Amino acid sequence: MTDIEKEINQLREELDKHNYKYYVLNEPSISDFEFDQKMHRLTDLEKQHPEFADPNSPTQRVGSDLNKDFEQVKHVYPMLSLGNTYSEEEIQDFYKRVAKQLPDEEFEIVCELKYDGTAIGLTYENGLLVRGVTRGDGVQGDDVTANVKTIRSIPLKLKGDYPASFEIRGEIFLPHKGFAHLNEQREKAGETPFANPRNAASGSLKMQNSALVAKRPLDCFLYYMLGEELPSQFHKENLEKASSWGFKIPPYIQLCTSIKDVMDFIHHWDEERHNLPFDIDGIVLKVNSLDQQRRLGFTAKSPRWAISYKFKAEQGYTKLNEVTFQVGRTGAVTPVANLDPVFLAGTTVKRASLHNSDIIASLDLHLGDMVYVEKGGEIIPKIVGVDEEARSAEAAKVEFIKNCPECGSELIRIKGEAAHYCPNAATCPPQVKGRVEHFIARKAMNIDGIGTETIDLLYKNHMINDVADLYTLHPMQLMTLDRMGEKSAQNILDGLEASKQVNFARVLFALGIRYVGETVAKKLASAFKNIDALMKATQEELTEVDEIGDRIASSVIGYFGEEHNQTLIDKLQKAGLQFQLSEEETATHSDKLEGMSFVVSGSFTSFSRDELKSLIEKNGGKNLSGVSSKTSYLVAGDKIGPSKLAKAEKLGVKIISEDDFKSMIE
Ligand SMILES: NC(=O)c1ccc[n+]([C@@H]2O[C@H](COP(=O)([O-])OP(=O)(O)OC[C@H]3O[C@@H](n4cnc5c(N)ncnc54)[C@H](O)[C@@H]3O)[C@@H](O)[C@H]2O)c1
Ligand SMILES: [Zn+2]
Repeated sequence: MTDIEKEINQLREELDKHNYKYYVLNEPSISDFEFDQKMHRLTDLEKQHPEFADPNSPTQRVGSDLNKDFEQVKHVYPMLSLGNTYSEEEIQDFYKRVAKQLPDEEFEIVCELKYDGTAIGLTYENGLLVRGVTRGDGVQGDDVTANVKTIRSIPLKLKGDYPASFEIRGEIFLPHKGFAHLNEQREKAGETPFANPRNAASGSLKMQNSALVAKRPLDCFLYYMLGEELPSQFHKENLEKASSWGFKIPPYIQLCTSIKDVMDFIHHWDEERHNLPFDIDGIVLKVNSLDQQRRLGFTAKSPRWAISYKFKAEQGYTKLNEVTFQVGRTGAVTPVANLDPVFLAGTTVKRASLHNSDIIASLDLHLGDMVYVEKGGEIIPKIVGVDEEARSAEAAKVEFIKNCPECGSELIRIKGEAAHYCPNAATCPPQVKGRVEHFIARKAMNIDGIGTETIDLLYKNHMINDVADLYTLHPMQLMTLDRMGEKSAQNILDGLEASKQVNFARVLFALGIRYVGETVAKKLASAFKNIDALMKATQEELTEVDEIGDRIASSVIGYFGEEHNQTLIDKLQKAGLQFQLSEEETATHSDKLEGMSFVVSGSFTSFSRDELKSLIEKNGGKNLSGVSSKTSYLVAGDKIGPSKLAKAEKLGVKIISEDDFKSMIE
């Protein structure tokens, strides 16, 4: 493989991962700017090397928010992304391109704000809201109608002269005030606050319980209408009409007839955006005439008649006072910069994350430095630069600590990793408490009634030293704790009792083995079926499981190799937790595909790719990520990756269709 091909593959993989974190988990780990730069780089490379083109590349597809918990609906009109740029020059290029493609014609550009939330398509029949669907993968989206109906600014019934059938698209978002209130409540309840209003809005829209969605102060601006019988052939007029039927159409729209008007609009809002009661991340330009829009058409991913100009994250300039070190649940030590308060993008910033010692070294940080901070996708902003000229001669270099600030153990660094760890997993207080917090969390054992404060008290009073101790708690013991009444104590005990029914996969996740998240835990549970088999598994057996690489495998082996973990599992087993698949879980399993391995590529009509993969596992087969001589079958869907196809042909791997596959498991 050439270096170029390697870089392309790596970028594709990285971008796929970030899309998933952003759209499905609502937990981005890099800033939009960094994401967009990677996307830009990949687009350039693919342009220069058309031989590596792939219709599945993230440059060719809309980042997908599809979620298994919802029913999927095909869009009548594909729901695409927008081309974006951070450069004013490219906005001028866009304007010139449109002018060139519409020779001797006048055209108007509608400038709008780019609301930072999550896209929604609403279908109305005879004046009634019948469906609300997310963008999904652009072709089909998640049906979130029940949740959409709880948003007050979305009309359920229209008034006036609306067409019999049409779709209107817009952005569901959370205004600042609602966001602040929501996070306040979450923090009080001991839940993790949302990183930003966008994540909060898209997370809220994907909740399973509409009654809870109704409590989130979501709002919705509509920005585009589609249908066979629209009131006007101009985009802006359609929005004005929609407003008269009862839709919330934002007032920040301007018709522009010159590039100067467009630029003025951009400059105005680059300043003014800080006074808005909600987040925007840029400006959208759209050609006003629908006829011209049709003639300009679309690329695979976005319309040629629109573009977005994105604002760069705002930078703050302030003084670094101190660096403190926090120890997390896995023992990872995170350095945190304590700053002079600085106002940045709507909030006062006092702390910034420094991630690890490499970052401190690459910034060459000194105490008292004047630094530049920026907010990315995360709550905690980061230091992006240092003003070296402002440094005093006697300023001391920031040194990473050698010993754990909580227990004094000497820190270690695992080869190939950036983080420092405190190795004292067994008794380092934040690690012990952190593991209990993780264990009881909703997605893990889901034990009600215990919060961070209770864990603190239990630990301080020597009632728990590990998660298994939770199951030995007595009501009388609990009631000796501060502010713990009989009812709350009983509540905790009931929660613990109920957790004994939690399935094996979640128990595995709850153990908090490094790198074993929810998905990995599910894969391990269904591959090994019980804890004994998993504890005996070798590196090789582990990495044979789909999506389990060496890093995860070593972590699992390391975990079960520790004597105190073996004792812990033993205690938890005796307490009655589920350490094997239930009969019901095994009953849905067959061994029809025993000993066979599959690579799945492309898209399918009867199921999503994930569903297909899970069917393979349930029937005893194995999923592989790439085609190799070990692959038994390549299940080929629509738009299959050409490189996978070519490789399968070369190696003589059997290529089967969706229907062939179905008949194998019948
Ligand atoms: N940080 C990360 O890890 C990460 C990962 C994936 C995507 N992203 C960010 O998301 C962007 C891609 O997301 P995208 O494909 O949704 O594109 P986009 O957000 O850049 O633009 C398309 C979206 O803009 C929204 N929009 C808001 N106001 C609008 C208006 N007035 N008219 C039309 N549309 C409007 C719509 O929801 C539409 O779906 C990337 O550029 C990146 O910045 C970040
Ligand atoms: Zn420690």
